[in-house]
Amino acid sequence: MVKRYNSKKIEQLIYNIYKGYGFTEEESQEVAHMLIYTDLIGIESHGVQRMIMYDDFIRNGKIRVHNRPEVVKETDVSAVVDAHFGLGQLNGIYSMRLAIEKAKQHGIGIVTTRNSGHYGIAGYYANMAAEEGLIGLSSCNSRSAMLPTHATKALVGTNPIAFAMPANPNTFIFDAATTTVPQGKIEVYRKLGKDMPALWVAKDGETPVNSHNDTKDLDALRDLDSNVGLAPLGGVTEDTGSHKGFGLGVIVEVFTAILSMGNTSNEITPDDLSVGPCQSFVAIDPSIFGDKDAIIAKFSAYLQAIRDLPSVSGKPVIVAGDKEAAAYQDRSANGIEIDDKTLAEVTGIAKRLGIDYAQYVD
Ligand SMILES: NC(=O)c1ccc[n+]([C@@H]2O[C@H](COP(=O)([O-])OP(=O)(O)OC[C@H]3O[C@@H](n4cnc5c(N)ncnc54)[C@H](O)[C@@H]3O)[C@@H](O)[C@H]2O)c1
Ligand SMILES: O=C(O)C[C@H](O)C(=O)O
Repeated sequence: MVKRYNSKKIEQLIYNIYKGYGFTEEESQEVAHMLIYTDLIGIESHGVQRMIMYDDFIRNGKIRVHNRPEVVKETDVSAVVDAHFGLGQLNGIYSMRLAIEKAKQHGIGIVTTRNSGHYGIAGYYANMAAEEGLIGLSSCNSRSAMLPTHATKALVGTNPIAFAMPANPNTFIFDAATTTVPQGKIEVYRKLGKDMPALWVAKDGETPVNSHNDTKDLDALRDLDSNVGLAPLGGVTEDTGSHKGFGLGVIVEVFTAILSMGNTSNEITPDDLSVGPCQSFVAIDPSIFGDKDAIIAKFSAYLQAIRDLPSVSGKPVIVAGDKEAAAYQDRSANGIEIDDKTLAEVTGIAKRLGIDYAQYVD
């Protein structure tokens, strides 16, 4: 069952939990803001729902509460950051701030970060640049989950690509996994007991796994030696374009793991504490190309022309970022959606940390 909860109260609860782990007040505020923003824009797979995963990582030492990111190589327009297995969200905020600073001074900044932790939604970091009037890009790799075209075993992560650019009335934010869905969405479907569309998960290359009751098959997603994996964007066969999502996923590895000389997706196993995901952060000042306001006005007019297209289904034609802007308005006013299993996980963490959680979830 899914219920709505006051986002401000849940944000306070998250803040208390991260303070309880040992993060500073400022860090706890940043993480709480990042996670609640994810739920406010309607991405239930990667906000509060993921707190149990971070809790496991913090408890088993995969995320190291007291480690901080360090710049290990730098030019005017680029940097390599070693995150030393600190919290992914804090590393992401740090690295994007660095990219933004470089873009403001030199027109462009690109930062690649190794030995990080899972950083949640890529779009949060891309949007940080857009909020400063810049174009932002962010991607990350993750544990292997994607079946390369014709392969029976997964060896590429769900590797999202996020792009944000200021526009009116909404910032254009495209943020998507390079698999048909991310693992987090499957976790949500399993929590809700919902069957999935047939082409999200496959075993032996092409056999669909779509029932939430196929527990063994879905659990095998976490096992690199299994023959179960996620379809790349484009589906599981070359005919439908699987090679395109596969190619995009490998490009993400270049900007994240290869340039930073960190771990590629095939090396990231949840149980190995000495490996971590890699991320990339790009900020570009449109002014290096011309009049920034005119560029944004031209882009906004183009997006509006797309929205104005007639639709066959009766559903409005929208552009990336519109759905999230609408969700933000709705959830800020009416509360974020949390399923009962996730709520139990979060209140369980709070209880263990000695936090009086009842006042936040009434
Ligand atoms: N940290 C990690 O390792 C990791 C890995 C994979 C995914 N993720 C995150 O998971 C989140 C969810 O990913 P997803 O693949 O489920 O994304 P999604 O399918 O929810 O959305 C993808 C994008 O499509 C746009 N969109 C949605 N409907 C549209 C429509 N009708 N017309 C035009 N545009 C539309 C959205 O605005 C969004 O930008 C992302 O934020 C991603 O960064 C994280
Ligand atoms: O779950 C992961 O390891 C990566 C990502 O968050 C996903 O949902 O696919």
